[in-house]
Amino acid sequence: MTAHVGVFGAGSWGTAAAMILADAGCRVTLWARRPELAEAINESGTNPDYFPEFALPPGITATADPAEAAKDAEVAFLAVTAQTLRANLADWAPLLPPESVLVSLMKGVELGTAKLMSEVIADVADAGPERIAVVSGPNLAGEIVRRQPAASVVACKNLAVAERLQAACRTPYFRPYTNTDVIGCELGGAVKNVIALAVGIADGQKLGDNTKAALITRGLAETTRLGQAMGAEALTLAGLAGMGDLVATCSSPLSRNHTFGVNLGRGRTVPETAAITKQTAEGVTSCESVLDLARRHGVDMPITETVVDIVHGRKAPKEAVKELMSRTAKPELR
Ligand SMILES: NC(=O)C1=CN([C@@H]2O[C@H](COP(=O)(O)OP(=O)(O)OC[C@H]3O[C@@H](n4cnc5c(N)ncnc54)[C@H](O)[C@@H]3O)[C@@H](O)[C@H]2O)C=CC1
Ligand SMILES: O=C(CO)COP(=O)(O)O
Repeated sequence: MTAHVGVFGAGSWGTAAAMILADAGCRVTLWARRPELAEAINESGTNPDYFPEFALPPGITATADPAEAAKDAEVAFLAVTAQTLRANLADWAPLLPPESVLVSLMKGVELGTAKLMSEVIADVADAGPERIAVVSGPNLAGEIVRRQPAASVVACKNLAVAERLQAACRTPYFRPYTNTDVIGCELGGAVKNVIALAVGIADGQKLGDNTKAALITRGLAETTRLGQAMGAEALTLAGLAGMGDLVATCSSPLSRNHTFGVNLGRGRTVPETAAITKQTAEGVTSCESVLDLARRHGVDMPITETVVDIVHGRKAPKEAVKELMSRTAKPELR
């Protein structure tokens, strides 16, 4: 496939995704918000702000002009931060060809509306489900740019479109599977960031691997409850976009959500941690919208609720652990 693909967002994941797509044979135009970054990418053949030590493959051209990235793009990969998608896409959508497919790489839920990124895309770009897709899975950008083997999920309600995208981003080190369960894939990606914060908070208190395993497993249980209430398949959440991403994010020192949580667990506040880490940790913002979503669907998500309370300074990490442990006894499966 030698499609023209526009990648919108030249941060960590946008850059790594551009690399995958170019390695898979696509012609890629990478949109960067700052003209000086687009220029530096074109001049140096690297992304000096995010991955200065990795040469980008030929086939990637950077631009700060969204019209250039959108021109004749069969596919647009969207890789900005979740809360900025709506405003950005309102500018980009009119520039894209009417038949182009819009792919979300983001793992967040919109504040206020509690909408998933695919729903924001549907709202703003007025696109039908056959034009909206999601790529989600255990894909830490820092490993992808090293071309370390990874698997992922390409989800679209239209299987033929998912298969076309699968072919567009398949490389010897990146193995995408198809799925038609868009909601399940997106939810897996968004909620695992919240659970990774919880695991980080526990790790910051040196609570041990039993605690970590409990949080990951019960985190998956609450993600699955919400997913099923929203019409997702439980098996999607047991797959790469659910369990797979949870394992990677909750155990990797490369995870920004996990690292953010470690800092909170050590007693730092959110502003203190944000000042140190200076990186996007989607779970910090999206935990509140995930909880909002859970309440709208009448689903109990105790770990998410606890993370929201800690992030908003309403609960200290130590007290939160005690509270989680003293919840009423329950059957494991329900
Ligand atoms: N980094 C990773 O390993 C992965 C990240 N993701 C998801 O990808 C999304 C993007 O994250 P990263 O690239 O990692 O973050 P990043 O912090 O590395 O980059 C964020 C990008 O968004 C842009 N941006 C921020 N605010 C903006 C605004 N108001 N208007 C336009 N552009 C804006 C930045 O300029 C930058 O290009 C997140 O939802 C994240 O959860 C998903 C899989 C892997
Ligand atoms: O989504 C990711 C890996 O799949 C990246 O996780 P962080 O945003 O926590 O770094």
